[in-house]
Amino acid sequence: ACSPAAGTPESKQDVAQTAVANSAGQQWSFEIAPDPIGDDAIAETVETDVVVVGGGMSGLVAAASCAENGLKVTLISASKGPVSRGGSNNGVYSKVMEEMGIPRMDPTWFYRKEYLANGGNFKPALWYKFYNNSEEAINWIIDIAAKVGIKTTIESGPEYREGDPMFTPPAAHAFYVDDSELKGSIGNGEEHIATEMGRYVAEDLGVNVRWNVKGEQLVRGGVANGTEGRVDAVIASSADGTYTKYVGSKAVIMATGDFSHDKDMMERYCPQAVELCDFTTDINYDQGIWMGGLMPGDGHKMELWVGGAWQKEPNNIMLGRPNLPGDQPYTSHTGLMVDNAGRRFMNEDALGGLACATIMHLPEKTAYCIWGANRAEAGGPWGAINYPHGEYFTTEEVIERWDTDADGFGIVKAGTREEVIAKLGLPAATIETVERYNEMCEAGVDTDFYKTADKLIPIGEDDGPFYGASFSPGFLTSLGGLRTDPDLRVLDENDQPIEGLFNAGCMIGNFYSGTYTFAMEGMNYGATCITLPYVLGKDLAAGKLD
Ligand SMILES: Cc1cc2nc3c(=O)[nH]c(=O)nc-3n(C[C@H](O)[C@H](O)[C@H](O)COP(=O)(O)OP(=O)(O)OC[C@H]3O[C@@H](n4cnc5c(N)ncnc54)[C@H](O)[C@@H]3O)c2cc1C
Repeated sequence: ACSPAAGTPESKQDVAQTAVANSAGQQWSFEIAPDPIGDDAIAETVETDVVVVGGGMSGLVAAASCAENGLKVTLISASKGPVSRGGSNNGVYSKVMEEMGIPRMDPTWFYRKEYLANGGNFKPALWYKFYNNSEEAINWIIDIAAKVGIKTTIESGPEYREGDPMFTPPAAHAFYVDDSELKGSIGNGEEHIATEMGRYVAEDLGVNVRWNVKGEQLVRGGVANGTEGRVDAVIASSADGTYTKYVGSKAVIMATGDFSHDKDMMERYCPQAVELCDFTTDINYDQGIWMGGLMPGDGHKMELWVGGAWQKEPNNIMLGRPNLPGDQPYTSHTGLMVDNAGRRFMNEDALGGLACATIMHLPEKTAYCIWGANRAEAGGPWGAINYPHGEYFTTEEVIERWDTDADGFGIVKAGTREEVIAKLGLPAATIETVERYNEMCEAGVDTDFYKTADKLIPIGEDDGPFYGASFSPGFLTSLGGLRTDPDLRVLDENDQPIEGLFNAGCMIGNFYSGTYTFAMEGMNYGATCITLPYVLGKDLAAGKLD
């Protein structure tokens, strides 16, 4: 690996500019194409209409949609089997939402608000393609699941009121098998559907699925790492070291996940999150639920080597943290938070991903939360993380969970506020911040950060017992990559499509920028992994993209 390579004046200049093309000016090691794998090294050639590279949800959906619509498909993946994480899949409307009486997501107000959140740095046509096809796509996968007994529900949301800029419409579809999963773990059920999709494509649809096969180089214009003409194959290595050329005469669909396990790529495109990732561990192509870096960006690199251009806008990062028991799903801790000097630093009433981004600016990237038992009663209703929509914790359950976690699971508990402050390792003067906060709660106006009035719950000396916890952001994934048009074609530096080459999943470029807001829970799985590859398969089969 390298940092910005040789450090020549030329390289500095290039690095300072936005990612320019794959040209002689490349300065990062990941931009430099390796020696092409020659035809003499190829042991086998497999011919199909479509080759899908990557066996996460986006690759599986792309393969299924192409095959259902009559195309001959091969799927190769470096993983040993289907890969999945989390479990929230956004669908703007579905048969499950209808059954649960949940309204269709409003595309006008809501999407305009999200447009503002992205600062306009994305391609709205990708979003509206998602909106307009989401219901069909999510119903399609709900039916695939239902045939083998996998059930679908809608997750609980953060309960912001409609009209609040943080409002999150309930639309995160969660798959589960056993009803016992409904209390506390439905949001982690992606494995159910990923495993079934792996079985479905191979057994029911006859997709040629090859696990433990790693894509190495794309073939463009008949040559590995060529930079002219059509992409029609990928050369991949097997565990025994042999190379196979997988020809996709209609399309090569790249679905290799993110690039957060490549330090150079993170420094180049997500510098704000580098310190949250661990680059010392080996690359794990089977990585499941884990915070700290996932895939090494193989697909992005292969696309750069054949002349693809990186998106112009900053890459989006998905940040999160384990919710404190009883706090709203996907939100920050909405009570009092202070920095390591005991100072308040933000309006705590924010979506979790956004609060994490703010906390990244603190000296230790850690916030400290302080609250009293009175918050259980005054702070509700408590939408429950990983519970179905409409289910709430009772006041007693909230306190029970705080107490359980105070028993060695990260929460501290004490009879006085001063003891909690000491247990959190904060300066004793933090009590002054607590008192000032109480005064503003009393007045009903937060004149420091203007937090929503109903979140101003005092921490008076009689409001105990008292609790405290630290809150540090965790890194989930990088999003985006090579420029991508609304038909998922990868673009070159002149914004022209590279014929035959498509993106799926979190490597789709131009879909987001900045920080993942979580205002559309499960947006990535719902949009880039399910809806858009589902449409791509149909469009390829219909000949719309020839
Ligand atoms: C803890 C956690 C929870 C999350 N929860 C959610 C959630 O609830 N909802 C949501 O929308 N998102 C969630 N995410 C983000 C989630 O990881 C992505 O949305 C999702 O994984 C993207 O799917 P994908 O198919 O694009 O990539 P991946 O799931 O990463 O799949 C990539 C596939 O490509 C394979 N591959 C990689 N390189 C090669 C190569 N060279 N050749 C062949 N195959 C290769 C990999 O082995 C893997 O099979 C979560 C992330 C984390 C870390």
